[in-house]
Amino acid sequence: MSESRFDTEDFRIPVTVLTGFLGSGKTTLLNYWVKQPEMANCAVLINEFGAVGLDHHLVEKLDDNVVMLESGCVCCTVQGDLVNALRDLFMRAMRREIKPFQRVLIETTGLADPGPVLFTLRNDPFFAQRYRFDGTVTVVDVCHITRQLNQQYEAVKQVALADLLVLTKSDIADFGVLPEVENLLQRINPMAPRHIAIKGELSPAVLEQNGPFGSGSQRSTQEIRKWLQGAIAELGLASPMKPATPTVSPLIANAPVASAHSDIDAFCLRYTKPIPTARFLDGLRMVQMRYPERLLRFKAILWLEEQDTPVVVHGVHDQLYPIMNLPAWPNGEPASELVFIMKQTDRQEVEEMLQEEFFPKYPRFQYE
Ligand SMILES: Nc1nc2c(ncn2[C@@H]2O[C@H](COP(=O)(O)OP(=O)(O)OP(=O)(O)O)[C@@H](O)[C@H]2O)c(=O)[nH]1
Repeated sequence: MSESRFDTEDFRIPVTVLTGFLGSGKTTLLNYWVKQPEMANCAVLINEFGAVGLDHHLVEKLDDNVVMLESGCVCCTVQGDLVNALRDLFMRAMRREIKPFQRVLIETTGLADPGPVLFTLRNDPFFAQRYRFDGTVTVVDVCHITRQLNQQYEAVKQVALADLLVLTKSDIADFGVLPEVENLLQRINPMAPRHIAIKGELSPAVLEQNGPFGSGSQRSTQEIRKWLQGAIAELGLASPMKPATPTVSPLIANAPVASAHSDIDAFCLRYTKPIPTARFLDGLRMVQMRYPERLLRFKAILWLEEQDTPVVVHGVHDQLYPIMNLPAWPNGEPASELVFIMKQTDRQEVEEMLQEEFFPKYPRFQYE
């Protein structure tokens, strides 16, 4: 009896993990991808670090098929949520509550160690029957990756476990930086193909070349650890932080510790009256200047005095990106929400500094 197509083809839904350090350009790439015709039948799961998420307001087009995994990082606290969300999506599509989807993209937090996420995706029985892991895409910010690889172990892991590397922001990088970064990436992960995306523009066709079961996913845990240890020693990259309590390496752990990013804090400041633009810019510049290393990421939806529509602002370390306007308030009511992701920082200090700058109690001294 001849083998039928159904015996050989894998009809499970491919799941791609989109990772990359804070502010590297994951949402920008996702936004570009979901607008492409070949991605019309795609569901998206977004996980953000900390209790406050803004990204789901910034991903356009897909509505019902965008799921937000809140309160925590998918590699630490919300793995159960990830599987539940995938199960829920599947059941909702079966019940025709949402349109059927043929691919899933999971955008992890910028601090996620993809190791435990991949573990969950491969080992959950429900997942394994309906979905197949289709590789990890790691977004790399050319301007900041060298510093991130030196300081943050999460960044090293994200690059090392990638099946595909997408290099962003080469349009604003200094001359000579791109080849240096390419060289570094080649040494950490020589197997992953590299693609350049400017402001997210990269054909989603690269995903077809990525999966199924990309290069990284076929490597054994031991192989990856050995290779990573070699790269860390040779290139002087950031090594794992010493956890407060002894734990298994997240690469092989079934249930990784919730405190993996314990020196990093995400907090949101909310203002319900409009901020004068110049005051906002001064205040933010002050925070950026005071904490150039500790401020890992800043993003905000702003109610600015001079603007009729909400404004979106992004920052990575001391770099600030051009503002964008949103057509309407995501929650219906005008308010500013500023999200800071910082390392070893007193959030009250930042809050007081900004309060004083945005809404000073006393008018400033004016020179004649
Ligand atoms: N000039 C330039 N800016 C870019 C590029 N890619 C992304 N950006 C900008 O970088 C900023 C951060 O991009 P996001 O897509 O929000 O980054 P992210 O990785 O989703 O951030 P987190 O979710 O906080 O980790 C935004 O202002 C983007 O417009 C690029 O290739 N060139």
